[in-house]
Amino acid sequence: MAEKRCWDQSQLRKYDIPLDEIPRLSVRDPRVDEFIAENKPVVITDTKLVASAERWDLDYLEQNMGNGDFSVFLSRNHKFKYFDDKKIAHASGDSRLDFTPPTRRVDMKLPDFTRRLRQWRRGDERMYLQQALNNTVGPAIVQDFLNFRWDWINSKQRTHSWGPLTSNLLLIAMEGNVTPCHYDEQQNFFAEVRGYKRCILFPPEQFECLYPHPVYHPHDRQSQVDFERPDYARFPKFREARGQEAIVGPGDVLYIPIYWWHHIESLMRGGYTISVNFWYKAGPTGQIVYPLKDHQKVAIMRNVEKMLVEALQDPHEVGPLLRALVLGRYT
Ligand SMILES: O=C(O)C(=O)C[C@H](CCCc1ccccc1)C(=O)O
Ligand SMILES: [Zn+2]
Repeated sequence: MAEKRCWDQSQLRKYDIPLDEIPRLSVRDPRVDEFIAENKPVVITDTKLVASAERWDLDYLEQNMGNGDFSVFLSRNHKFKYFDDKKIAHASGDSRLDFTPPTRRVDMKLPDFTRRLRQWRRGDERMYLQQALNNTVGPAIVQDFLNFRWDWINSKQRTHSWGPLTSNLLLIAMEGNVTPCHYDEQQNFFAEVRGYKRCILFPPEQFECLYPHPVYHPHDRQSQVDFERPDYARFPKFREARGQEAIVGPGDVLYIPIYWWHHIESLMRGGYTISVNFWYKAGPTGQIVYPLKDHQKVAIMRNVEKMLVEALQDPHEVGPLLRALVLGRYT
């Protein structure tokens, strides 16, 4: 029986990228553990992982989130490209790399955020609340948090020998907000609480098609390619990128494997969205097995890049040195 879909294609932004579909499996399907074991994305349904948060809407959160400050990012457009502000100093040290932050971060109380959301008019800065859940939240939210299905997710963490849970990011996005393509160095169970998000994922080996910024750059781990206006002259291999897509809704949990690229957008005209992610450190590598996995090669490239920038001091010498090392010798 065809599922009654609560969204349609017109709510998705148009990109010139071939997309396959990420499988949707029930939590009771044994293949779920096979996907996680193989570091392959899968949408897991009926986990009840964040069922206790089903009643979270702006009113409930306003009343129960306590009086703590929340990090809210503001953008003049619909894109919220993450940057590491600790790396701006380094980049500005190299004056030739003038970095202009694409968003700004402000602290807001939750009632302020919900009020500005309700009063929002076209032309105003868009907002994206991104805050790690911590002990400043009110008792009702603590209760909802404690009622997450920790038995299920802890069993996944154990089965797959993941490292410790590092954080749960609470994400409240306006309809149409986009988090551009990037990868994280953590395993991620991405739980959708309210609204619909379109997730486009690419495997780690497509590093060559997605052209991440240099590791010393504030946009480390983020793709340089603007999906809406790809610069094929600078990024020719982007034409070979091939993504995997999932539209996640309330109750869905998307497994985003460590080092996998992901672009995430809240559907246009779909109302605000609420998500909670569960980031885990990678497990111990254990015995190195050859051939190396693609994500291990990305980790090696990151280490080589960091060592070279440190040794050469001038990032502009990295290219010439690597070309001298490789061209005609390792090509
Ligand atoms: O859960 C994930 O990994 C996501 O990318 C979810 C994404 C927002 C993440 C913002 C961010 C990106 C990089 C570093 C720190 C914070 C969304 O849902 O819009
Ligand atoms: Zn991410």
